[in-house]
Amino acid sequence: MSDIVKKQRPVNLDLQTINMPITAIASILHRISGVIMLFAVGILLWLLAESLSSEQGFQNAQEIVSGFFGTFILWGILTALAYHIAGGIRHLLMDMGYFEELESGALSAKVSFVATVVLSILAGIMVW
Ligand code: HEM
Repeated sequence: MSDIVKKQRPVNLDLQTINMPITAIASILHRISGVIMLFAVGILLWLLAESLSSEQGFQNAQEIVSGFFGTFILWGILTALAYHIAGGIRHLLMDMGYFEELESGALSAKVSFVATVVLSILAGIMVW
């Protein structure tokens, strides 16, 4: 088998020259949003535990989520959740055989981006 494979295959490791179609960007963002959510679960559970620990803990948690930094983090988590759900539904539809062609796949990626932008704006209105 190794005799058949050409040893002098061209290898391109220059990331800046590698073409990134919209479907690849959608896929990478889905993974990134999944990892963000993993950390988000930790942050939110810690906040919940803090708010339930005592009256003082509740006030601490309230202060954290009402400050600019806390609100920004909450908005970021909701945006990651929005994209992960939009991208996740797209993945599940692809698992059922839809949007598997180049053109429909690119279109569904664009739809998931637009849905995320809309949901992210709504999340911003909700938290601020
Ligand atoms: C706290 C909640 C969640 C966390 C922490 C989470 C995290 C992750 C992570 C880390 C991955 C792996 C990504 C990769 O390796 O490319 C993943 C994949 C996936 N998630 Fe989630 N997820 C959550 C909720 C959801 C929800 C609500 C949906 C429903 C739409 C969903 C749908 C999917 C799908 C379909 C995949 C597989 C994508 C693929 O085939 O590449 N996830 N998730």
